Amino acid sequence: MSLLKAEGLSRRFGGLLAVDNASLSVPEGGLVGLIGPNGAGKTTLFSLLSGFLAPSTGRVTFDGADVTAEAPHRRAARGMARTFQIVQPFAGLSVRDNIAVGAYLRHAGRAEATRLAEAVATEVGLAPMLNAQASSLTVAGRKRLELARALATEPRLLLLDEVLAGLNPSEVRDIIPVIRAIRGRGVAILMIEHVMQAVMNLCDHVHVLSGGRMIAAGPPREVCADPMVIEAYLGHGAAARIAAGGAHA
Ligand SMILES: Nc1ncnc2c1ncn2[C@@H]1O[C@H](COP(=O)(O)OP(=O)(O)OP(=O)(O)O)[C@@H](O)[C@H]1O
Repeated sequence: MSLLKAEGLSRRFGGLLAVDNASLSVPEGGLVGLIGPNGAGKTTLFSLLSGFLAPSTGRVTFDGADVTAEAPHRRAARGMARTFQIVQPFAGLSVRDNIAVGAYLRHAGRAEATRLAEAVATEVGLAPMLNAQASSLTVAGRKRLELARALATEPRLLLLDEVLAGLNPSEVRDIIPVIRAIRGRGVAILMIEHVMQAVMNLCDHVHVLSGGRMIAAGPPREVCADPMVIEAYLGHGAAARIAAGGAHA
């Protein structure tokens, strides 16, 4: 059964239909990618899935329950956690306390929340930084902290919004096994990602959004060879130019 299911989601901002009748599903324990050109509606779709925005039409179900009208904190309590593209840690707090904020969702006591925060820090490779102020972290460190804060809520589903953006190739290589290990212990993941190396390496299945609409879905290699997807990224006629071997595609 699907852990997360979105059916016919749309969201209008004034005259702009940012998400247009989009559907997708994430199976229990699956790792699914959501790709698409800039402005395609990916982050808006994430906000509809996680409850930060209400859809104009459509339905979201999580573990069989209709959560379309539920607030983000109620979805988090069910086991849905989301990271944000623009990372905003509590700059004046330590890494440990930043992660513990997520842990308080299920653990009222400070000692228990701190213990969980430390375990999560180890999982994402932040253990040596536990006492550091969040503001002192590098971009790569902040991305790991964002991941850790979401993981500390002990989710069944993680929605990752470009956790690899802004990282250099070696930082990307270092974090891919971390994401794979999270999935390996049964956490389902839906990830928005522009870094195709990561999508190819990690995802079982990929959905492609363009102009608010789902234009393709399937295994990563098939999707990336799909002429509709190539055109969405590179413009009209690109697929034909590439097929003809044109060097100027
Ligand atoms: N709150 C808002 N009010 C009005 N328009 C919005 C709002 N949020 C997003 N949009 C518009 O909706 C469209 C989709 O934006 P969105 O951020 O979801 O795309 P995206 O695929 O995540 O892009 P990127 O890859 O660049 O992050 C864009 O045209 C954007 O300008």
